[in-house]
Amino acid sequence: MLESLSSGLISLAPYPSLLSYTAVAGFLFLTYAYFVHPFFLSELRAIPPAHPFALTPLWIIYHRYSRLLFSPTAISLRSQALRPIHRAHTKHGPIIRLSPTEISVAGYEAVYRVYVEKGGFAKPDWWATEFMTFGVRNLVSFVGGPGNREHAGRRRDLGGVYAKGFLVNSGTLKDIARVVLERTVRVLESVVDGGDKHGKVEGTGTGTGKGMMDVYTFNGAVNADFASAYLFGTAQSTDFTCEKKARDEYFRHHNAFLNGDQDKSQKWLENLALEKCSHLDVATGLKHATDARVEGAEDAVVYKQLIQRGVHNAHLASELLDHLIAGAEAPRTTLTYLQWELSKNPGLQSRLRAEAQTLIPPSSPSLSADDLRIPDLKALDALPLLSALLTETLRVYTPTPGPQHRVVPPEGTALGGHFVPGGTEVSACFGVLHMNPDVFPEPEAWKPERWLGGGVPEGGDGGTEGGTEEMRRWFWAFNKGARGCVGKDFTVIVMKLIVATMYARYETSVVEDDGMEPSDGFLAHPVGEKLVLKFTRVG
Ligand code: HEM
Repeated sequence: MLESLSSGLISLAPYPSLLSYTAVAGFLFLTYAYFVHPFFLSELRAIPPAHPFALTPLWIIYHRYSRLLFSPTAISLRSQALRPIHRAHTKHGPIIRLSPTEISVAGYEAVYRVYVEKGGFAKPDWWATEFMTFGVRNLVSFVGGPGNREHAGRRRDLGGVYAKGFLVNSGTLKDIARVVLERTVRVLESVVDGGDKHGKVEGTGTGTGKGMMDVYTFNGAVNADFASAYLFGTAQSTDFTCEKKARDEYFRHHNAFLNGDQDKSQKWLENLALEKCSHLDVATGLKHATDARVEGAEDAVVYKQLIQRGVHNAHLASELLDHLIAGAEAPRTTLTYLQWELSKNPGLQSRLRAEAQTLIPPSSPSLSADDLRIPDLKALDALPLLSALLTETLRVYTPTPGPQHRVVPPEGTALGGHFVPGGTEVSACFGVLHMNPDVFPEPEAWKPERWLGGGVPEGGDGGTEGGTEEMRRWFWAFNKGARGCVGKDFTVIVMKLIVATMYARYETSVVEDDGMEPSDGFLAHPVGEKLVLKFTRVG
């Protein structure tokens, strides 16, 4: 017995020393990785960490992914950690370390260098992972920086179709507005009357009661109709404003795709884009018609432009699909917050109504949706209060408020007074820039009047008009430079058309606004995904 015990101890003897070697090696590694390197050797060592744990990858991983622990299937587009990053900038200044290999900047010169100067820094692969469709890259998911010829080429391929001058002068957008706003007013009239007196309207979304409607859903529908008409032409456009079943199906897949469903919902959306392109290929004679009912492609502005430039098949469908999704998503959020603020502020609503009615006649029993007048787009775009309302909403409720990821070029760069080595991940949070109290006093307050007065710059800056030059420099809702939003002028005019038409004819008040706090997603939206307003006709 004793013999066997002693032989057992002898056979265990090497393990304690192996374990202690491993423990010592682990301790030394951790000391080096998380103490010696970040404090004494890292080229980023002079940049304050957002938190002591930001000297390790743990802090940012925790903030980005802890939500997944509680709802693993709900989201793959990670959390943005906007609030912790904002708090860290407030405490530690305009440049902070988020992890040993990632920094965040919030000073104007650094942000300008990252996104604008010499075409801005390259995008990391994250963009391709999240936004590629059909297995090919589109404008938003081309990674690479100023040297990325594919990206520059695609921007050139789009020609001037999204330029403000073309949008306000060509007449196509105005024709599309006639179709989409006629439907919009038809639905609103039926909501106000408490029933569908126009026959064709399938439903308005919530069915909560006379005059009541969920505007979050409705805004998505109207904006998708505008975008799809401009991309694919009115014959191939969606009619989500009126067709509730089709709208619900589309947005089920749209929302799932943006939550990271790159399987079933992505396929569904890809099929939708392919089907529309196929119809247009037949209509334009690129393919032989098998369906005698195929209609023309005269007003398919973006499709035709890209085809003329030799963008075909998956590349074409991927680009158009991305614009459709973008055209529905961010404006649905922006308009919902704008309508929410207006609904809580009847005085401001009256001032907007007076301004909008200089271009759009009010509603009256004798004035139906058929008598709709589409305002001159240049005059609409110049309405000062409307511009201020929209800009302030985009500032406070920035639809893409979190980190916009980039990579420092191989030679490294100077940011915020520090040398930052090549390969470091760098980002700014536009939602943090918009909360700078030196530029926007009481930054969290929604105060559209801050944009009234001041010069109106030629062509605007980043979609902004009014305000001081400093305010316009700090307005980043659409990003700026080579990777700035290509649909900026389109979406601003469309949103102005919708708001002016709505408030020239109706008054709104809040019925149900639970869950209006913005989500912490790449595309932030009200967490409740719903806002019920009551619409009343004005004389
Ligand atoms: C309220 C509405 C919108 C907001 C706030 C918005 C915001 C943005 C932002 C911040 C970016 C830059 C992302 C980055 O840093 O790379 C961007 C890029 C882009 N946006 Fe928008 N967007 C809006 C509407 C639209 C619409 C209607 C379209 C449809 C054409 C669109 C198409 C794009 C595209 C294609 C890009 C990529 C541009 C490039 O990398 O060259 N966006 N948008």
